[in-house]
This record gives sequence, structure tokens and C-alpha cells, in this order.
Amino acid sequence: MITTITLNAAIDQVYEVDSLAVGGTNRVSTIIQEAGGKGINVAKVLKRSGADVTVGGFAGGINGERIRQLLLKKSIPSELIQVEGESRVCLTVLDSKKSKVTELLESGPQITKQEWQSMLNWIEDQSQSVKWFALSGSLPKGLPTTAYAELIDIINANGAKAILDSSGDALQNGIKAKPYAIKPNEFEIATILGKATVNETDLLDVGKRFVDDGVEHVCFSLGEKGAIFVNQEGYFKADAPKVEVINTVGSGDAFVGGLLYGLANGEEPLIAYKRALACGSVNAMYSKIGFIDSQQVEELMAQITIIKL
Ligand SMILES: Nc1ncnc2c1ncn2[C@@H]1O[C@H](COP(=O)(O)OP(=O)(O)OP(=O)(O)O)[C@@H](O)[C@H]1O
Ligand SMILES: O=P(O)(O)OC[C@@]1(O)O[C@H](CO)[C@@H](O)[C@@H]1O
Repeated sequence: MITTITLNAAIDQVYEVDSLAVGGTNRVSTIIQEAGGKGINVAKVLKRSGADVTVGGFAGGINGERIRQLLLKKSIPSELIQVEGESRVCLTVLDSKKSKVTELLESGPQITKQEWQSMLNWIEDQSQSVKWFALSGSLPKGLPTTAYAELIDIINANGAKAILDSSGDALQNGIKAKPYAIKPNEFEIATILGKATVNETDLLDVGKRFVDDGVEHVCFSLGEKGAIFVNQEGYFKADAPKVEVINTVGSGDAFVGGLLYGLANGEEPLIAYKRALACGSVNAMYSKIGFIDSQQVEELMAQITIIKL
């Protein structure tokens, strides 16, 4: 059993337009509406991989109700804590002609101290029986930047394992609590290091530092360039498989879903890493966010070579 946490759940709306005219009138040719936010996307990928997964986090208002309905439609059990505020809508606009993706992300509800306490109590309860957690996405207003660190402390104390995928101070503070794995992208790691960009040496150095500090798997996702992995055995690198890209939004979440599926099912780390890459790349082949086809994942896994650096 795996639980994914989305503190800032969303209705993910994808609009496909022929050619996006900023400042003009745009007719939408295709609409996709799904439950989203990073942890929910991880759950969708896990569900499609055949895992037993539950969704946790916060949801409120009419949008919160819709998120619950959309999860129900996918037969994904949710235990989202009801909050006073309104959950957000995140809009992705796909420009078919230019193959460009534009994202408009609302900031989400304000979480009260009481609501946060309910989450801490719920995690304490869950991590008595669930052994694997994904903690993903931005923090809604009202939560301290130590929010993920607090959750990881509870999960670790109960002998469970957490994979953290966030950004900024929430990620930096979360890492200090020693999650089992992390998945920053280049931009997220550059922000932590206070640099505009990062090169391979930066990634290897900071990855080694995180592993020495107690993170078991440091997974840097590098978009179409693939990924770099650092663990106690050393440094590993793999190119992403070449695919026909439609929408890369959610590829990071699919990567986390693949990684979590592999590790939770006892796969060797290098196999789980291949699964993570393949899930990320399959997600990029579809308009839907957080979508994979298991057979395509297996096919892409067979094409991936991981080299030890
Ligand atoms: N253009 C692409 N072609 C092939 N594979 C891709 C492409 N973009 C992403 N991927 C796959 O998805 C994985 C994760 O992508 P990426 O590093 O962009 O995640 P991310 O920045 O966290 O994404 P998001 O925040 O939108 O979910 C990559 O490691 C790769 O395997
Ligand atoms: O604001 P966050 O939580 O960082 O990101 C939210 C989001 O862009 O991430 C997912 C794609 O990774 C989408 O489902 C969602 O809209």
C-alpha cells in the first residue's frame, strides 16, 4: 500500500488550441479535466501501474468536491482532509501548432493551524500501517516551509519511507529531515544552490552531500536529457528515451510514480530508476497529465541504458 500526499490539490484543466494568441480570442479544440496536483498525478500513475494507492492531502469548496469525484471515477481512494478554503484550478494550454505548453497555476486555499494539525494527526495514523509515501508539490498558503519536514519526521519515526518532490524552502527544509528519496529538477536544485543554472559537477557534488546527510536516493530529473541518480553505490546517469512529445507537464510526477512503484515492489534501484525515466517519458507522449500505459513503460525501459559515472 502506498499513500501520496498533495497539500495543494487541484483540478487540472488542459485546453488544446490551434495556435495560442496572447491578447487575442482563442477557441479551445479539446478539453481534459482531471484531479491533479503533483501527488495526485503520482497516484494516477501508480494506479495505472497496478499499485494499491490512497490519496491524502487537503481539498475544499466546490473544486474540492470535484477533485474527490474525479478520483472516484478513476477508482482511486481518497482521504483528503476537508478545508474551509477553495481548492485551486491549474490550467495547461497546449498550442498544437508551435508544440508549446503554457501553465497558469492558482495559489490554492489558505490552510488554518487546526487543518494542519488534522494533517499531522492523519499522517501519524497512516504511517503506522502504510510503508511508502510520496510528498509532492507546492505548499498552500498558511503552511510553514517546514511542513514537509514535519511530515517526514513522523513518517521516519514510524519506520515508513517518504519520497519528496517539492521546491524552494519547502524542499530545502524537507531534505534536512532525511526523506528516503528526493526528485528535484535542474531548476529546483539551482534555486537551492542559489545559482542561475547547474552543471553535472554541481549535481554530483550536491547529490553526494545529500546522500551523506542520509537521503538514500537522490534523483535529478533533467527533462529530455534524462536523469542523474546518486546513492551509496555511486553516481549514475541515463538519457531519456526519444519519444514524440505532446505534453511534458506531469512527467516529473510520472517519474516519481515509477520510482515509487519500483522501490516499493522491491526492484533493484537501477531497475526502479529505469522505470522512473520510462514513466516520465511515456507521460510526455500524451495530452493527459499523470498518464502512463504500462506496456509502453516496459518497452521504453528496455531501451534505457544506465551508466555508472
Ligand atoms: N521531452 C522529453 N522527452 C522524453 N522524455 C522526457 C521529456 N521531458 C521529460 N521526460 C521524461 O520525464 C522525466 C521527468 O521530466 P522533468 O525533468 O521535466 O520533470 P519535472 O521538471 O519535475 O516535470 P513536472 O514538474 O512538469 O512534472 C525525465 O527524466 C524524462 O525521463
Ligand atoms: O504548484 P505545484 O504543486 O508545484 O504544481 C502544480 C502542477 O503544475 O503540478 C502538476 C504537474 O507536475 C500539475 O498537476 C499541477 O497543475
